[in-house]
Amino acid sequence: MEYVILAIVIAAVVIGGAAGLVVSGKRRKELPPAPPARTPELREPQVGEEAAPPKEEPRRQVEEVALPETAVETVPETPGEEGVLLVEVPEPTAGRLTRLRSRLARSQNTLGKGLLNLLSRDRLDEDTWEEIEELLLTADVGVQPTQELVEALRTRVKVLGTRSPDELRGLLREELVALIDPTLDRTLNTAKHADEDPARPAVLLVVGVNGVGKTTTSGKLARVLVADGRKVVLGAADTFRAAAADQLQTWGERVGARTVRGPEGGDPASVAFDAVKEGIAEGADTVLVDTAGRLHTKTGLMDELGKVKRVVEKHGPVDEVLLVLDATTGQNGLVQAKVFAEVVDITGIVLTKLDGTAKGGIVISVQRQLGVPVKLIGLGEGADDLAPFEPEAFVDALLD
Ligand SMILES: Nc1nc2c(ncn2[C@@H]2O[C@H](COP(=O)(O)OP(=O)(O)OP(=O)(O)O)[C@@H](O)[C@H]2O)c(=O)[nH]1
Repeated sequence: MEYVILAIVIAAVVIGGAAGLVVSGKRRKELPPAPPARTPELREPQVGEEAAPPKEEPRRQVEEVALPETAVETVPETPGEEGVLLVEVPEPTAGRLTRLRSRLARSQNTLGKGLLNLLSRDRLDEDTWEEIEELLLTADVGVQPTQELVEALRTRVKVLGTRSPDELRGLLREELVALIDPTLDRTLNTAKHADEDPARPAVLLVVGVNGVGKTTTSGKLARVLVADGRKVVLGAADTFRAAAADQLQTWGERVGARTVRGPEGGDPASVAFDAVKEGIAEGADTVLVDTAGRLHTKTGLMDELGKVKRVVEKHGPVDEVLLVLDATTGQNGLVQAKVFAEVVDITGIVLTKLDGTAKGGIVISVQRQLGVPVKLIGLGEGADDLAPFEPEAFVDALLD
């Protein structure tokens, strides 16, 4: 009897196993083929590595890795001309502000529209004038220019009597343009000193605190100059942060401008000097020097920037010292700007990130406080989002 029970149990196990094999075989057929099994590589931990065993992570095939955006924009090598890498042709600078006008209009809408709305009220009483004042102050126009503007508007509105929307718009446009001062010389001195022997490129120093957009601006400016037919050499004098030099070099490579750089932590003044030397040797039109703006102490800054300028001037005078300011930092930015202006003679201001703030009035206050014109404005992170500053086009965008 025991033998009979044992035989039944064995038979049941055999039948069950066979059935299971058939089912799993079917299931396997329905699934996509399994990836080849990967055995984790056994290796000794190296110095500096965590003691934990390496984690098994899915690795991407090379075809799955997205290439950086720049690679898409770069003109490919010409077939048949191996080793010749063509570079990008940046957009011409003429009319850039008009192209970027919608960005300005979007970000500065509250100021322009707000002013027009308030001025169109039936009765312009004290409260309304106060609201106008507040609006201007909120947009960082600054106390003194705000008072001047309100005064001018009050007088002209009174003389005007009844006001049509077109008249108001025209009046406001005139007053805002006057406040920004269209008579200031906003020319960027970038032309080679061809009369000297040897001909010497124009030298531009780009200064400002970290993160305001100095390196980006230097790169964009190189594109502006190349688009205008200039031969450019870049100097990566921000030796404090190696990534800044890499970033600058990438900008340069995209438009075919050579970047002179030094060792990380090296002397910024010597990099700047070498960049100008290279510029002279290459017959470049313009040398753009990106500096580090560590604002630890005024003395430290003065030592570093002052030295860069002095050393570069062994080749000849610097043509422009451009102070880059982040428009989104408002009054704080102005305080920093003043420190820089005390250290080096600023010849022009580049106001970046105007696309990201409604405080466009900073254009007016920064010019007033430093007595230096805004020459360029940054309106986005795109390669061609830097435009020469034009007061009329700027005000038109405010009032759009
Ligand atoms: N939206 C916007 N972003 C900008 C503009 N200009 C620069 N940026 C961004 O600001 C950030 C800082 O720019 P950087 O050029 O690295 O700043 P930096 O002053 O050189 O900083 P350090 O190299 O650390 O000294 C980057 O993410 C830029 O893309 C602009 O006009 N608009």
